[in-house]
Amino acid sequence: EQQEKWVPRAVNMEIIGTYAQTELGHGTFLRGLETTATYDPNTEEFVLNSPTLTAYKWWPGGLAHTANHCVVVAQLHSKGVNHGVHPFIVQIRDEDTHMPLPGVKVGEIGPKLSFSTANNGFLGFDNFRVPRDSMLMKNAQVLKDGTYVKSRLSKLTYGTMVFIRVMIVTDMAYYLSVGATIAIRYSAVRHQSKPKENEPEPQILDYVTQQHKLFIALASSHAFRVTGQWLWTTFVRVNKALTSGNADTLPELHAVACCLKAVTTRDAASMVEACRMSCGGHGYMTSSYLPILYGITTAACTYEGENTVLLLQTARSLVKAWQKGSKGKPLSPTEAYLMDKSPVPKWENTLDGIIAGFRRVSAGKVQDCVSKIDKLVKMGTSYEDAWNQTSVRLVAASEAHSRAVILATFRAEVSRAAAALSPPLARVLHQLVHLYTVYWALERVGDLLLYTSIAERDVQELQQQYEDLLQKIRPNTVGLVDAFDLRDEILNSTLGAYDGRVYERLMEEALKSPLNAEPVNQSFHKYLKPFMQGKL
Ligand SMILES: CCCCCCCC/C=C\CCCCCC(=O)SCCNC(=O)CCNC(=O)[C@H](O)C(C)(C)COP(=O)(O)OP(=O)(O)OC[C@H]1O[C@@H](n2cnc3c(N)ncnc32)[C@H](O)[C@@H]1OP(=O)(O)O
Ligand SMILES: Cc1cc2nc3c(=O)[nH]c(=O)nc-3n(C[C@H](O)[C@H](O)[C@H](O)COP(=O)(O)OP(=O)(O)OC[C@H]3O[C@@H](n4cnc5c(N)ncnc54)[C@H](O)[C@@H]3O)c2cc1C
Repeated sequence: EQQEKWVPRAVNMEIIGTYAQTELGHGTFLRGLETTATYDPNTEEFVLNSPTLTAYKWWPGGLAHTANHCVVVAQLHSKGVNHGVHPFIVQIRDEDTHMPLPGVKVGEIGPKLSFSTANNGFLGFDNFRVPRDSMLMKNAQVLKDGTYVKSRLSKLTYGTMVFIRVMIVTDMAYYLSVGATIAIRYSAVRHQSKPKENEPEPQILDYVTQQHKLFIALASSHAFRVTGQWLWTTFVRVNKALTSGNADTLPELHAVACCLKAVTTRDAASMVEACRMSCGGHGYMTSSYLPILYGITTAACTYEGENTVLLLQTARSLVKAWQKGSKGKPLSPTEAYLMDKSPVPKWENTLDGIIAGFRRVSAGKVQDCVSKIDKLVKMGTSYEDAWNQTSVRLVAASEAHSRAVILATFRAEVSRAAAALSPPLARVLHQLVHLYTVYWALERVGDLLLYTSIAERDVQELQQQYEDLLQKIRPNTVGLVDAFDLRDEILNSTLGAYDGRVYERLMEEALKSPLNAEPVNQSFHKYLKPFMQGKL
């Protein structure tokens, strides 16, 4: 019924909405949100209030001057009892005049690192009344007399966030394809230095260090696209089960969505930054689009769940799985490897060997965390303090778990798809899987030395494998980014345009600057000249 009322109007854009959950005082700790929705059975309305400055909603995208409705997450009070945070759909502006409604204080939060078009806003309520059916009642309900009907699973309220986290993984694949396209195309056009006096300046793409900076971004885009597809399929399956009342698989989805969102956003932000830096000064130009792209990707490390907080959510699941598995109980498919108690096998420098190695690292780290927590608790430390003192290791265990999931998924999905591909295309995709896997083995070699039987000669061989792969991938690099098929209008980059006219585009963009409208800018007459004449 509520969906019939709101969804059609939202689809045809009569309703422009946003998700107003975060407040000035709380973004992570949702149970600490201060906005209140108090039920008045006499009028069958909720009264929304922002009791403090820190209760003001702060950050919601589009809230400042665009949205006329929003989903407000507030502490629901009825019959004198606080039932915790619940979502409400609330009109905040007049649909004709767009004026804020009486009792609503709304505005712009000010300049940010990037996302300048996101119109993030603040929102406060002063005894603002909304009808009872404003409470989104799919999970919990408040009856006309104020009786609260509990949801069968309180965490279903948090479902929106799981959905967005799942989507963000695929988003990161896209952003990395943009960064890789810009930086690799530029690296094919840019010539610099003279390593060989009797030869012309080479393309910077031929420097192996440049390949090391860029090819991982290209490979990660494919790894995250494939993992994002797997995660979406998992989300659809879990959501279908939830619809029929079965929430058994939700905890696993929450845990894997948290760590994949955290790891893919962190990797995307750092690899886009590497793309920017690999383009030298021109990568620092706004017209290259790389600084804007960095601003967009680094924001994702914060929004939809701050990365550390999410990695700790996954760690919470891994520790619980370890404790469950140690009692012989079955574990979820993504966490089942934690109970592999077989002896550490002889190391193999193969994809399967490396994937197995990362699973050993993750299981080893989780076991170390459980042991440390148990030891601290036995010494009289509270569980919460023991958790906090172990949290650096818990985050590392989560990251290792996430990497094992990505490596295994990337390899399995490309192997599955390869059968339907032409041999040359299959070969190139396998090279990207190989590069991605060996790159991370070398990045985390310390962990592999701690938890597997990898030896020095294996590491040397992996380094050589990696350098050989850079050489093999080089001839196909421009073709691989062209295959992302990103139009110039989408790339929006002087460095990444398909025609490679970098220098002409840089100059064309520069000449558009208002500061170039006249040869002597007014600042000379207002400031420089008086200063030079000692008059300032
Ligand atoms: C349509 C395409 C979209 C694509 C997106 C592209 C992006 C476009 C550009 C910009 C958009 C920007 C959007 C950004 C919007 C936002 O940022 S909205 C606000 C996001 N905010 C958060 O994510 C808040 C993060 N905090 C939390 O989730 C929770 O506070 C917490 C989980 C960290 C802690 O909550 P608490 O109640 O204290 O839980 P715990 O005690 O830790 O755990 C309790 C149990 O509940 C389970 N659980 C927690 N969360 C969930 C969940 N989401 N789903 C399922 N289960 C959950 C948790 O595992 C615990 O279970 P156990 O007790 O069994 O261990
Ligand atoms: C670009 C952008 C768009 C956004 N859009 C929206 C939106 O549309 N709607 C919306 O509701 N919100 C939105 N947000 C807000 C966003 O969801 C929050 O900023 C995010 O959830 C983090 O919360 P916080 O800012 O309170 O950070 P905090 O939680 O205060 O984090 C600060 C530090 O504290 C640490 N920390 C916090 N809790 C713990 C813990 N339990 N254990 C260990 N460390 C901890 C964090 O790791 C972090 O290092 C947006 C934010 C950004 C940047």
